[in-house]
Amino acid sequence: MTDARLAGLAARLPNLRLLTDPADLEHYGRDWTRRWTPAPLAIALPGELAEVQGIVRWANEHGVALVPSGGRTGLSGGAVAATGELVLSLERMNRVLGFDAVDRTLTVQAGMTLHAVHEAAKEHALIYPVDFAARGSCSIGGNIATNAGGIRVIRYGNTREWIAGLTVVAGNGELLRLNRGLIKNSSGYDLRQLMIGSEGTLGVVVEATLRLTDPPPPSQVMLLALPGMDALMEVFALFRSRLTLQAFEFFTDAALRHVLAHGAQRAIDGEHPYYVVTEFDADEASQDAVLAAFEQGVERGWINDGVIAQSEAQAAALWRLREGITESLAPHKPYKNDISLRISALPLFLQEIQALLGREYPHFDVVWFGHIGDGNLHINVLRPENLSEGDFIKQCEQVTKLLADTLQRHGGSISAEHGIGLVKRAYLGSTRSEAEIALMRGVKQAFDPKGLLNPGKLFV
Ligand SMILES: O=C(O)CC[C@@H](O)C(=O)O
Ligand SMILES: [Zn+2]
Repeated sequence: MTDARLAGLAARLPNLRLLTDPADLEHYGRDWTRRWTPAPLAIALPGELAEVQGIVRWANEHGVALVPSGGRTGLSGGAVAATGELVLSLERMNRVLGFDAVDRTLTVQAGMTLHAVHEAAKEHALIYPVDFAARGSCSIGGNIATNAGGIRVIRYGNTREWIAGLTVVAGNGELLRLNRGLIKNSSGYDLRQLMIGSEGTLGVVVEATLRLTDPPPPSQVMLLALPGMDALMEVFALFRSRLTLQAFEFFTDAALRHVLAHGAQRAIDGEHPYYVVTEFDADEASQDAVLAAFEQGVERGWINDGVIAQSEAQAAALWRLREGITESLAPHKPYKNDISLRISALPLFLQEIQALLGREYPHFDVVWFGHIGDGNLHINVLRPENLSEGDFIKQCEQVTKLLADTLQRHGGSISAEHGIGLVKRAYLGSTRSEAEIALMRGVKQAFDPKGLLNPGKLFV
């Protein structure tokens, strides 16, 4: 260890695991964007809260920037360390700290994977309902840092709804225990909620108290094939009015092509422009309701075809068609958009945006999918092989400016659930006013006076 500052840190925290091997710097310095070349100073893997505090205090003394790090499955560069930062990985802090049957809360360390949280809740016959495809690798701390959404938001809301308390080390090394599991707490600013979605720029989340709930009733999973985008909104309204939806997700035939090429099985014959995977509460009434909704959709020309899963394995196969998309696109290093609109604003917005993207990306493979029931679209643009990565990103950024303007006119957001990070910081002003951004900077200054926590993320 040649860096004197690091030697000082190691001497101060003798049990702290510190990594400086090039392979480790590479591994911990990047997230799923893979756009930036990792170049962290070192990786710190604390095993306990006191070590996290010690690291943050040391960083303040030496002016070292820190990148709080979870599973690094983020898609906005929020956990990238490319300019000599110390990566503060919560990976080793991955234990359950307690379960309270009366409060129905689970207290965990931030490094637990979402999957491990699900399993821990299951042991008490309860669920932690936030869920998405990266569950096996993403950490609960990262979910909190981005206010992660996913495939059940339509039923359960975002991560924000499920956090009863947070233990955080602020940028100045201060330990904050926020909200302490209370349901009601009308005692001033809710700093817990401020921390959720702050992308590691205000504090390092070390522990979280999660609300749990009863498992949903048995459900059914259905795949629908649709003739077009207009039909998508109609079918959503139709199904929502007849069934209790747990999920309503869409993807295009382009997405299906990639996911099939990646090993998934086709479930509906023929080619159709759009598909929906929906999951809904299943009881006797829902059997009739779903058939009636389906028939009405077919009669009106909104639905081409459909299939209902008859077993858990079939349900999983249908979900794979939707959940496998990101992985199937990854080899193309797509340029990702994660946009949000009020559902009522979607039909007009979609018309405009389809025309815009058709005009601006005439030769690119553009893959649409996402959480249409939440007004959240993921538009992935794939890089043509003959275009360099730099030129490709430059072209996409030009289009993103136009997309951001359109979003602004329709009152939408440039990031629905992935966060701003490095990727979208140039467009923050299309979603947040100057006054809001000035206040956000003031908040950052209050929590992290020296600007050491995830500098360069969120703000330009
Ligand atoms: O890859 C993407 O653009 C979206 C990833 C994730 O948010 C999803 O909904 O599958
Ligand atoms: Zn998503």
